[in-house]
Amino acid sequence: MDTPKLAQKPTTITFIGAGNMARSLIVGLLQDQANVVLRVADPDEHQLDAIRKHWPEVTTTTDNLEAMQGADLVVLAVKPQIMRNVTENLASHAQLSRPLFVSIAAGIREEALNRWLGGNQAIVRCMPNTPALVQAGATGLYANQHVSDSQRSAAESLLRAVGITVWFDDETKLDAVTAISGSGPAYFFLVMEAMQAAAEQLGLRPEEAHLLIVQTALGAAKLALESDDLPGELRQKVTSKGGTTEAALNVLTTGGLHDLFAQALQAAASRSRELAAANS
Ligand SMILES: NC(=O)C1=CN([C@@H]2O[C@H](COP(=O)(O)OP(=O)(O)OC[C@H]3O[C@@H](n4cnc5c(N)ncnc54)[C@H](O)[C@@H]3O)[C@@H](O)[C@H]2O)C=CC1
Ligand SMILES: O=C(O)[C@@H]1CCC=N1
Repeated sequence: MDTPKLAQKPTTITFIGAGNMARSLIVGLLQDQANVVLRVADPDEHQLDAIRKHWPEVTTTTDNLEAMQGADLVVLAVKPQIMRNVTENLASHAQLSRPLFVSIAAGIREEALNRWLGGNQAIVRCMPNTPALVQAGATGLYANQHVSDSQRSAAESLLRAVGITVWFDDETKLDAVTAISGSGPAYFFLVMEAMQAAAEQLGLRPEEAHLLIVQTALGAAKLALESDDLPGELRQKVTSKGGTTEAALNVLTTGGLHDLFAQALQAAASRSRELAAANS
């Protein structure tokens, strides 16, 4: 006779803040059928109503400390400007219960979070992006020295529920991650907007242009992800000698596209460093 397996204790995850990013993580965890108990705290009842409506199994409260009682993992999902106030109010409880904190806030260093939480806290800092809303996110993560292997796995499972993850040993790399994948969806959306305007000038109806552009972006990303070829090789395969693609690419490269991207990403990374300095 088989010995019955002991059911593993579920991980209790508390979200501080019930906004867009928190909701995308909740969707991912529930779709993954992860062995978790979920709680959410937010002072805004409208935000909590949205959670109650879609996911009645998630416990909701306006009291951050109440939500944190007994939690294994606390996701800090509030805006960076209020993070200090929120974490300082959690500090006395954090010192007793010592959960893993996972911060998704842009531009707030682990050192500042740890100090505001009273010190010696296990903290994973990460930079997700908005495609997490459709479980196609990309997240860079960094763990401080207080994070155990099992806590690292718990943070990994949380973010893997909404996309791919890449760990970094050096926290300063998260400034580059912010510039590339954190802000990155906006660059692709800007290209889509520019293509939309150009397509309409060429005589396509808005809805026709939108469908063709969005599907082309999806197809290009899927091909780049699944093919053994690098993007440069895939580009060459589209580009016939003396053809239409070459005509377009000549305009973009002589217009300085590579240089513009280098400057843009430098500006984003440098802004990320400035925000971290201002929030320390
Ligand atoms: N939007 C983006 O592209 C990305 C955002 N992030 C980070 O994710 C974090 C959350 O962003 P969003 O979800 O977009 O913001 P959001 O504005 O949708 O959600 C923030 C939530 O915090 C709640 N809140 C306010 N005061 C609170 C308090 N004292 N205690 C608990 N909750 C409180 C608000 O009511 C709101 O529901 C930010 O720190 C942001 O930097 C990270 C990567 C990408
Ligand atoms: O624009 C910002 O500052 C945040 C960080 C990455 C995406 N949004």
